[in-house]
Amino acid sequence: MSNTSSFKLVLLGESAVGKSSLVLQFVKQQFDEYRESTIGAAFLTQTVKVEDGSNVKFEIWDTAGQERYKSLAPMYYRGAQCAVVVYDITNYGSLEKAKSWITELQRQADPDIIIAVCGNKSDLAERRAVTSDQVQKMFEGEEGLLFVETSAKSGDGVQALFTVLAEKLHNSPPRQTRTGGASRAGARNAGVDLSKSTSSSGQGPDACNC
Ligand SMILES: Nc1nc2c(ncn2[C@@H]2O[C@H](COP(=O)(O)OP(=O)(O)OP(=O)(O)O)[C@@H](O)[C@H]2O)c(=O)[nH]1
Repeated sequence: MSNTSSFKLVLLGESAVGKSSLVLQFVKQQFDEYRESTIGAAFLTQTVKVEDGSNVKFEIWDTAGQERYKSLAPMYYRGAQCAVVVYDITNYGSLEKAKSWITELQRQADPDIIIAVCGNKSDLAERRAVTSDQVQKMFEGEEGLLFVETSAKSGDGVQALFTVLAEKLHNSPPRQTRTGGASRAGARNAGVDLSKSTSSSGQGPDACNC
């Protein structure tokens, strides 16, 4: 039987950058042109196999990007081992918002959190408003961030993003969390009590809109 480890992942970013769409593409390989904005946050899980044959289970909190939900975010990134901060390549303001989320994570989240900066909607290249030079400049001097571009619509880069994160998480050493939980198992179970959540792998991002 193959070994499975679970990791808490949080998605953050301005409203309408495509966070829920990325999750839908990752979990169900589907895309929906007319997605409703997330209320509060949605929870779902997905498992991927890493190179040595082990399973990495993502416990994903897809947060709502609308400003009125901003104060809820710490509840979702607390205890997270991994964050995907999303911007929309057709909207420069969404990159600035991504930068402010990263600053907040660096100050308030687990110090060892793995952060990916994800430029979504790469299929809309003709409307591109964010270049890789601008991204580089925005995050100059920041260490350890992963940079990717994805299209939740075509699927480009989506599985690759989560696979890279799974490998990184799987290979990261056990550590202390900011909240004091020792070891990877402790960190895994820190924060929200996931056993009380209603969704499971493959149920889709609307499974728990809480
Ligand atoms: N062309 C294109 N449209 C996308 C892509 N990803 C998302 N969209 C569209 O962008 C809109 C917003 O997507 P959502 O996934 O709801 O965005 P969100 O970031 O979860 O928004 P909030 O729930 O408000 O935080 C929807 O109409 C999607 O169909 C993409 O990669 N390409």
